[in-house]
Amino acid sequence: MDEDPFCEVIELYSWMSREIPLPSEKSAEAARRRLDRLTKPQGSLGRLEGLAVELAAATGEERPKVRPAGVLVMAGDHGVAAGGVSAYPPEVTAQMVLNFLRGGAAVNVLSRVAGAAVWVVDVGVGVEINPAGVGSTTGAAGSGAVFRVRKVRPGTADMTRGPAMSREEAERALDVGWSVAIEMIDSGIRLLALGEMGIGNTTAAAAVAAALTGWPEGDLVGLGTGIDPVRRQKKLQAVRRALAVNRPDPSDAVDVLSKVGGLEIAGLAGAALAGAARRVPVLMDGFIASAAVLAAVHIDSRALPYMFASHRSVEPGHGRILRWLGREPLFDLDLRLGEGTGAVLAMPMMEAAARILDEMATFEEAGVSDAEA
Ligand SMILES: O=C(O)c1ccc[n+]([C@@H]2O[C@H](COP(=O)([O-])O)[C@@H](O)[C@H]2O)c1
Ligand SMILES: Cc1cc2nc[nH]c2cc1C
Repeated sequence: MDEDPFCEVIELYSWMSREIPLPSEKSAEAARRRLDRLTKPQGSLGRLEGLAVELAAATGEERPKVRPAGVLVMAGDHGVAAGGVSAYPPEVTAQMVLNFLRGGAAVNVLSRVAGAAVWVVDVGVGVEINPAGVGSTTGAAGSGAVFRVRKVRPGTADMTRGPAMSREEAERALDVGWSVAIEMIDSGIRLLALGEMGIGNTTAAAAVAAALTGWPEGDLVGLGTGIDPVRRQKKLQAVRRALAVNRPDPSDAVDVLSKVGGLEIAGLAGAALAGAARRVPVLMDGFIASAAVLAAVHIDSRALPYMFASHRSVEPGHGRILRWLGREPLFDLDLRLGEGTGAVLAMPMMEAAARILDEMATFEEAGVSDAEA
């Protein structure tokens, strides 16, 4: 039978038909009331108390649980990297993925410290990755990582000459992030950290943030992996050219991601939406992961209350994005690594906020005298 030429099959991905609930004001209020009955002067745990209330609102639980925790590291390559915008060559992306699988990268070490599982996804690395010979990849603390190959395409095209990818490819990358995040959550993960690996991706993240917000490119282009001022000028020109050539539509975040984004950036946007849809708190890492969250909340602003900032990276655009999101970072350690390292470092603080609500005694229980009226 001939195919009907007028019957186009349009694939609908789960992230497109997502439902994101409102945060629970009831749980937030119950958490506030409980915090005020715990054995400490009112408000004395400072921002940890606000964090505990936000976790209660996000999870819908008066005593939220944020364990087990996992970090999702999405990896992809960038056509623009051929233009000399990074301090390192593009092959480092694939080499670092193998390092993640062997358990030798910073994110592996910090995840062992935090007791978090590492999940690595090849959503767009330029070459095929052969994990044979890297040993155990189970993801449990102490070993390497869980690995998923969900390559949408082997790296983006050079965005200074045309779109980084097609709209359909961006949608598929969003789907990869969404579905792996759902797999993590179905396996029990209750705190989802977002990390990435992709030589050239600070150029793409700067272009995405500039396109969505209209902020001057010069405020968003930093030194990435450690470029000199001459290379930074080249990088700035690359961002400006990419925006001029592609004219991404600021009211359409998928258009922005496809034209000047990256496969791992789109993937992380999908993962952020999945966390929100499942009421699992999402921990942002540095500049790139936060640019992905910026895109996610442009796709669906209901996701915002589920997004948590870990640290403020050295990249100048990061603080701007966090301010736009209304998210105060928990710390600033001058990190500029990515991989999810800052987000993983913040996990014990998230757990501390949650466990204060769960484990501290009340004045009544401990027989401690409360403040005088
Ligand atoms: O997270 C950050 O803020 C951050 C800042 C600078 C660099 N990075 C990492 O470095 C890579 C991108 O840097 P570049 O110079 O190649 O664009 C990529 O793999 C990121 O994970 C990450
Ligand atoms: C070695 C190296 C490790 C990284 N991890 C995240 N981005 C990175 C960039 C480089 C160059």
